[in-house]
Formats: sequence, C-alpha cells, structure tokens
Amino acid sequence: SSNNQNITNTGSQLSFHDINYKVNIEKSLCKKTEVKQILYEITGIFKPGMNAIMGPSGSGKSTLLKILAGRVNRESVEGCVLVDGMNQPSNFRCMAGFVAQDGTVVGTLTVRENLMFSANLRLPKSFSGKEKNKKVDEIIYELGLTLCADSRIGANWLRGISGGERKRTNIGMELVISPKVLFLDEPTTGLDSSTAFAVMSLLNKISKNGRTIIFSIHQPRYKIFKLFDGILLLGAGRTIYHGPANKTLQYFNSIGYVCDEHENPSNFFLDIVNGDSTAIQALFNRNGNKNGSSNANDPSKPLVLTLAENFSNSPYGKKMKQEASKVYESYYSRKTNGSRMKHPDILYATSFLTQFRYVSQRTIQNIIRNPSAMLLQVTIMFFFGLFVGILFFQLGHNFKGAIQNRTGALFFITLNQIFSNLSSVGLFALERKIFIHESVGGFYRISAYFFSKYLCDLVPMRIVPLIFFSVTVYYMIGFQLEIYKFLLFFLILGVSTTSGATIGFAVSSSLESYSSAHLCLLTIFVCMEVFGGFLLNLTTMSEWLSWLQYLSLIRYTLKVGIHLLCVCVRMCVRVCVCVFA
Ligand SMILES: Nc1ncnc2c1ncn2[C@@H]1O[C@H](COP(=O)(O)OP(=O)(O)OP(=O)(O)O)[C@@H](O)[C@H]1O
Repeated sequence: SSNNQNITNTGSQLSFHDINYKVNIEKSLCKKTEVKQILYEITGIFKPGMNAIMGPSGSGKSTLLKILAGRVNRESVEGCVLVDGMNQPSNFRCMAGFVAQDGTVVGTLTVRENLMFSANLRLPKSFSGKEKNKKVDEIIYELGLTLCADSRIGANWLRGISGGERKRTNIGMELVISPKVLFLDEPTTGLDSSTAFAVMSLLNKISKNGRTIIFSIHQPRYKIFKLFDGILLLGAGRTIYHGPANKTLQYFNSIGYVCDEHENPSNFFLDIVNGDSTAIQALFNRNGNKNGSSNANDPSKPLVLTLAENFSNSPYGKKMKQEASKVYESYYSRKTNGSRMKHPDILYATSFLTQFRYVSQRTIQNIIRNPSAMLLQVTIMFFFGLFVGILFFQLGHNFKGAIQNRTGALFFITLNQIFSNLSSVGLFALERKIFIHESVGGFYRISAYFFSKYLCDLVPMRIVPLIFFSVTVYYMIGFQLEIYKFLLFFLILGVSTTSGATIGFAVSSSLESYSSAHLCLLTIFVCMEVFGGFLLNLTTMSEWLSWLQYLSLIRYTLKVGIHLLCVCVRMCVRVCVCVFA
C-alpha cells in the first residue's frame, strides 16, 4: 500500500568522518571555563545490522551515539555524519528511533496506550485509525508483549510491568515509525542476563529485517557479543578498534593481546583499554612480548593513545579508513558538482491540533488515573475556604466590618490564591525527561505540548478547586448573594490564580531541579506579598525599590478588589453597601 511505501524496511548506512567533540566545563563559580575534548577524530561506518559502541565508562559512548542520532547541537561538533552518503537531514532525530537509557514512557498508561500515543503522533495522516491499531498490535506481538499489553507501565507508587517489558515497550515506541536507523543507549542496563539476552535477540531479529541498529553497551555476555555485526571500541574518546565483530579478537591478537580461553571477549577488550594487568599478563606469558605490550616503545605515553595509534596503523584500521574515505569522497564530488545532496526534510507527521488533542488526552488520562494531586488541591482549597469563612464569618455592615475586615479578607484570599500555585511547579519539572525525549524525537511541537499541558493543568488543578473555595468563602463571609457579583469575585480570583500559575509554569520550565524551581517560585511570591501594598505602605518606600510593586500580582488583585470596595463606599454614603457586601 502507499503507507508501506512511506515506511521503508531497509536500513541506512551511517558514516561519520573525523568527529571531534569538545565541551566547556565550568571549573568553579569564579574561575574561567575549561574546554574538555570528549571525542577525537572518530571515523567509521555503521551498516544495516547490529552495531555496538563499546568501551569503559566515560569513554564517550553515549556522546558519540547522541551525535550520530543528531541529538547534539551541530555547531559544537566538528566533522560530518552522512546518512546513505548524503548530508544528515536537519531533522534526522525525528526520522530515526532513539531509545534512551532511562525509560521515557508514561507510568500511568498501559503498554498499548503508550504505543498508540506514539503511533497517533508519529505516523503520517495517510494512516487510518485501523491501520495504526494494526501496526501497534503487530509491534506488541513482535516484542512479545501480548500478555502485558493492557497492563500499566508503573510508577513509584504503582507496581507495573517488569524491567524487561518496560525496555521492550520503549523500543516499541520507536519501532512504531519503522525507523531505518534505531539508536539505543545501553539497552541492557538494569536487566538480568537472560532478559538482556532476550532484548538483544529481539534487536538482532529486527536488524535481520534490514534495519541499522546502533547501541552503546558495557560488558555484554558472550552470547550477546556473538550477535554483533560491527564494533566500535572507544577508549578515552579515541578509536581503539572499529570493524567486524568477529575480527576483533584476531586484531588484538595481531597486536599482541591474547584472550584467555574462558575469558569473555567483552571483558577482555575493556581490560585492554583500561590497561588491566590480566590482558597484558596474557601477552607476556604467551608471546614473550614480541610485539611489545603496545606502549612498550614509549612508556610515558598513555596506553589508549598507543592503542589508538596501533589501530590506525594496522591493516584493519587502514581498511576501515579507506572504506569511509570512499563514501566521503563520493559525497564530496557530488557536492562540488552541485548535485542534490540533502535528504528531503520531513516535518512533523501530524498537525498542531492533532498533537494538542493527543497530548491533552494523555494528560487527562494521567490525572484520572492518579487523581490524588487534584483531590488534594480541591480538599485543601475547600478547607482553607472554610477556615477563611470562619475567621471572617458574616461580616457586619458597620465601618470595621465593611472596610477593615473586608480588606483583610480580600488580602487573605488573594494570598491563598497566589500561594496555592506553588503546586504548578511540578507540571513541567516532573515530566521534563519525557518531554525532552518526545519533542526532540518529533512527537509534537513544543507549542502543542505547552498549550495542552497548560489547559489540562489550569482546569482541574486551578479552576475546579477555585470553585469550591470561592463558593465557600463568598457565602460564609456574607458577601451579597447576587450572581453577577459572585461572578465578578470569581473572575478576579480566576485571573489572579491563572497568572500565578503561569509564573509557576515559567519557573518550572526554566529550571531543571524541582527543588530549586520550588524555592525560586516561593521567593517570587513572598516578594509579591511584600510589594502587595497591604503589609507595607508603598508610598513610603524608597524610589529605587518601589518599582518592584509593578511586578506584584498581589498588588493588582488587591487594587481591583479594594477599588470596587471604595467605589461602592463612595457611592453609598452609609458605607454599608459595596460590591461584595
Ligand atoms: N556536557 C558535558 N559536560 C561535561 N562533561 C561531559 C559532558 N558530556 C560528556 N561529558 C564527559 O565526557 C565523558 C564521556 O561521557 P559519556 O557519557 O559519553 O561516556 P560513556 O562512555 O557513555 O559513559 P557511561 O558508560 O558511564 O555512560 C565523561 O567523562 C563525561 O563526564
């Protein structure tokens, strides 16, 4: 069908040429930043099949994987990445699948619902609902998730599916778009050895269908290692070996490292890169060090440098470089001839409204299945309303009741409305990881996510509790029982709470840590309280400070409330009839 033509089953060839990557590291608050090079001149080719990036911790595996997947700012990367001999498209990250190390699925939804979310947002419009369902069913079957398809993923407070099933669901989220290239950051981390093997066998099966699978991995067991087609072994950001997996032992043998009979090759490679004595000892024992223990010629040179040089000068390294150069030269000659070198840029698969719809649907499902936050907000607001109502119960129409106590009640109510928005800080902070993964992966536009989250938080978390609060307070304080006056009261509080929540969202989306966002928002609200005009007479304040009053939401809410109060006081000489009394 035409849909099947959109989604191809052949993997792409990814080649990368002289990749250098540096980051700026801030040493301390007062010192200048320091530049740290993470990758050095990495060149190679990954073909359809299983391609492993291996190396010790901190050797740059995840960084290289992200660069290849187009998930690192291009300006900071030197060198080039080609997809099928052409420029990597600017939105390659939306076309390729990327399975992050930490799960990026929503815990309150079931396996099927998570996969449907991905299908609804990432499959082109030409796919009907039926076809999407069929696709998701196929993936569930292919990944062996049939038995837990309708179980929830699970969260801290909810027991869900197992780690292996969760990992397979994450893979399924990417398989929905049938990507030509699938990247996985440490797909076996946190899994027991047989589950790890099951996941890797599954990837192997997918690769046999003609996909390019590229993953970083630490120390796979031998059974897993045998599934690999290509290997890139990194040490301190340098290529220690790159080529066919089944030639790796042969290569190390050729430079003097011999793997013990019962040794797991992956452990052996890591031992070599780490300079561990076992590998080197084997060399001494068996070969009498006839080729030199790699850095025997120059003991002052770090071992990884020598190993990288050894590879580069070896026939294996030369062959790989030659192959990569061929791809690059062909690209370069076509580029200089002016041929069309870019892949067509594919924009988001769905419209803003579709994205808005599905993100809202997921957020509402999430709230319904975990209603504790909303129920807590409603309960707190209701009881706080009761408390304010008891404090200011049925204010009389004398001067104190009409002016002083009403102003006090207004201040108290405003304060409550603004501070109740402290809970808004969790909206983006808690979902940050999932949002970054999905927006980078082309699930939705940032604006679609923002507006749907904004509305889905405002209504249940701000407006519904406000209804409970305002009805209780309005009735108990004894404001006039006229519908339009109540609506005016509700409107003032609604605008105030919405604005407070908006500030909360801005802080929440700007700061990475939940606790710093919370502290920052609290400080903003306390400053607003001080400059609200109730605790401190703003006319007596020094001029250089008094401008801060214009940033206070509390001041504006109080001003509108008190203005209405005073207009009525002026109009009704007896001071007993005001908008709220
Ligand atoms: N943005 C950054 N700022 C500072 N250092 C960084 C940054 N990104 C990576 N590094 C450093 O670069 C090195 C390689 O990191 P990377 O995460 O790629 O390693 P890795 O091989 O995947 O490690 P692991 O197996 O432990 O996940 C590490 O020393 C890391 O601290």
